[in-house]
Amino acid sequence: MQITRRLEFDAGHRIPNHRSQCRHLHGHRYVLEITLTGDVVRQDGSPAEGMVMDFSEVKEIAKAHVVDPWDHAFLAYRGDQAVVEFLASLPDHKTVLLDSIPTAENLAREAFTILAPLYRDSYGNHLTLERVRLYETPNCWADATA
Ligand SMILES: Nc1nc2c(c(=O)[nH]1)N=C([C@H](O)[C@H](O)COP(=O)(O)OP(=O)(O)OP(=O)(O)O)CN2
Ligand SMILES: [Zn+2]
Repeated sequence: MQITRRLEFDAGHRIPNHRSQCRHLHGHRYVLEITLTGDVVRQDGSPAEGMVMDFSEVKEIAKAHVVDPWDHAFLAYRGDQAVVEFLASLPDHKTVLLDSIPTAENLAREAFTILAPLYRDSYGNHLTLERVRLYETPNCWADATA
């Protein structure tokens, strides 16, 4: 069985080598979709009976480890020297430094890497993170899978 939980956050980024407007500092209302597969819990009286995983727990994990750290942050490529130096000059600025350029593809992969071990088998029901889909805009998204 497969389930999906959607969460949203706001963040800034830029794609330093982009040939058009995405090299400018700008932001998005990102949408993160977490898709899990697993067996439906059949244990009588369990709070998760009939579920792959309680949607609120799916949210709790993604919120704690991706959404809260990235929300209202500027997601910057560690190698984007000008921006990294500028952000460092702002007192207490919320900056997340990444090892890759913050494209939708790389952010989806980063979220998948963070989240996969946190969901794995957490209900003892073969729970697996199947896919992280990250929408950068309503029309553009990337899917990270195992
Ligand atoms: N493969 C990718 N291409 C682009 C990415 C990306 O992450 N992966 N990112 C961008 C820009 O950051 C930008 O967010 C996308 O802008 P745009 O193409 O303008 O998307 P819109 O949905 O706003 O486009 P509309 O034409 O207004 O629908 C660029 N490319
Ligand atoms: Zn963008």
